[in-house]
Amino acid sequence: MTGQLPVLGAGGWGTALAVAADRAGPGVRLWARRPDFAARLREVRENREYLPGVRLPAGIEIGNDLAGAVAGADWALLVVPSVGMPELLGALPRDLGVVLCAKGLAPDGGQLSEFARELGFGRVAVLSGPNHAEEIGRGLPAATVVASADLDFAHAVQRRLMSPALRLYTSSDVVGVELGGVLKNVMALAAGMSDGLRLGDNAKAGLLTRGLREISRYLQALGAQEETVYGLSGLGDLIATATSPHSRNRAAGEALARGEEAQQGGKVVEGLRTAGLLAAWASAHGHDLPIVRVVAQIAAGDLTPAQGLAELMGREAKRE
Ligand SMILES: NC(=O)c1ccc[n+]([C@@H]2O[C@H](COP(=O)([O-])OP(=O)(O)OC[C@H]3O[C@@H](n4cnc5c(N)ncnc54)[C@H](O)[C@@H]3O)[C@@H](O)[C@H]2O)c1
Ligand SMILES: O=P(O)(O)OC[C@H](O)CO
Repeated sequence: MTGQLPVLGAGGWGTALAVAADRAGPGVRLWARRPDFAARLREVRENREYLPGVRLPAGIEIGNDLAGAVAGADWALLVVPSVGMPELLGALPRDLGVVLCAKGLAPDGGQLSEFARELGFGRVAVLSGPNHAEEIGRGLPAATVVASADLDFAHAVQRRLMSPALRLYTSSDVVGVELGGVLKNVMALAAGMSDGLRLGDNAKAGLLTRGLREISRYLQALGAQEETVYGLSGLGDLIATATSPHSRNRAAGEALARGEEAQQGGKVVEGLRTAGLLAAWASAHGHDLPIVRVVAQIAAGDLTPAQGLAELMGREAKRE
């Protein structure tokens, strides 16, 4: 890639990816939606709201002019929450390669990568894996996957972002990589609820194992490969998010179980939005996702976590 790499979105993940990209090579532009926020980032060289404690190296250009951020670039990392993705995509030139880094869904419950294609983007990739911004920002070692139907594009992303601290794998399984990250957020909410209800280690292990089976069945029904389900963006991310103190989704589930607000300050908790969209989309397309359905009902306030547990435990007897 010649020229600068635009990183569009300056939340925790966008900031961490900008720092990781700068570690891999010079030439990063970080775009923040709000002008005052961009100005503050430029001034203090730290994202105190979303990624405190990580210094933004002087080489990273920071601004809030979107057209300027992508001018001359071949492709960009899009790192706003899924709810902001349609607006951001709509404002970008269609010949720009887009790497979607959100773990969420389009407004209709479908894949964001499909949404981007329908808007006319020709080069679309997704990036997903067990990647907490707090650790990647600090340069702790991590691995992730970039998937695209256009493998040349995936390889270009891999080459640009690989560093001694971040290992990228490529894949052509966009469905598997994209939706693995989406579903794990819902499972992380469920795991957090299990923690919040103090159900113990057996319950959480059982929940995550059945959750992985639910992810596997659904993804493979949509055409994903089994190896992707058990790869970094599937099982890998499920492990990271369901056990980590950094996970917002897990923490939100725990808060819900304690009868507290699920939302963690101003930070996005994708699973809360995803659960309802996914449950509706899956059932409209004839798929039964029991854990997702129950989490969606809890997130909507239609069930308490204890009622959700009773519903899952009371399902009909079956073989594993
Ligand atoms: N935080 C992580 O460790 C991590 C890791 C991998 C993937 N992700 C995914 O990355 C995406 C972004 O998460 P994050 O952690 O950076 O979120 P965040 O809560 O840290 O920050 C969200 C950022 O998006 C901005 N924003 C909010 N609504 C917007 C909109 N409508 N349009 C444009 N910008 C908007 C906010 O101002 C803020 O800068 C999510 O889909 C998340 O699942 C996060
Ligand atoms: O903090 P979470 O739960 O939103 O998860 C962040 C990343 O997706 C982990 O890979």
